[in-house]
Amino acid sequence: MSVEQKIAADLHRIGAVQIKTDHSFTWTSGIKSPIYCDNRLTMSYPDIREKIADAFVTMIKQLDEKPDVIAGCATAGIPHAAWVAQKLHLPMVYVRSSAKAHGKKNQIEGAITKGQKSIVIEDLISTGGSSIKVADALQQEKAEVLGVFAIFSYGLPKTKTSFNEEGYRVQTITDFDRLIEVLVENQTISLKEKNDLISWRDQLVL
Ligand SMILES: O=P(O)(O)OC[C@H]1O[C@H](OP(=O)(O)OP(=O)(O)O)[C@H](O)[C@@H]1O
Ligand SMILES: O=C(O)c1cc(=O)[nH]c(=O)[nH]1
Repeated sequence: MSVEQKIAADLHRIGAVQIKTDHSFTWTSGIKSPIYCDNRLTMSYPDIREKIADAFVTMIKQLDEKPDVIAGCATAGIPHAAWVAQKLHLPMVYVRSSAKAHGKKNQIEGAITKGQKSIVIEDLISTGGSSIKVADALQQEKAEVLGVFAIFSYGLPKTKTSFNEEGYRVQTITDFDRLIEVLVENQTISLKEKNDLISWRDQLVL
């Protein structure tokens, strides 16, 4: 089994994936969805979070350039960024979706300096809006973004284009298509439900 299949199977095994045929999940983007994948649950499973951190480290080591800092997307990307930063013995920051209205009014927490090369770590990409915002915030501080790495992506038609348009490399450990295969193999969904879910994903207009 490949890492992408293993992590998709792990997500299913720990009950991170829920399906509601009435499309009653609301995503952060406002999209009404028949599926929700709660990757936050992975932090409660040391073996799985370690596998995820190792997969991120492998992806980072395959880059031509080495990062100076690991940046977690608040909130669900933060613990994974911390484990990756620890494995690589690198500094870490985390980036809020917007600046705080009180205190130091920071959007980026931790130390980041001009010219540092960063990797953005996110738990999940739907539209990509949240992680692109984080990458933009880092660039505003004149930090370079080497890549946006996430555990999972839905592979929505427009998402890849959004990252390309912004000039951000994006890569995930696993994705919706792998997960759907796992759900069929485990007889959680039928072939018809698989086809319905894929058609739903493919026709989503952002
Ligand atoms: O690609 P997008 O369309 O932006 O959606 C993905 C984002 O949505 C979820 O976060 P949520 O807003 O639920 O907040 P949380 O991380 O604080 O739980 C998830 O953790 C991603 O950050
Ligand atoms: O788009 C989202 O908000 C979203 C989708 C999903 O499956 N899981 C999640 O945590 N957020």
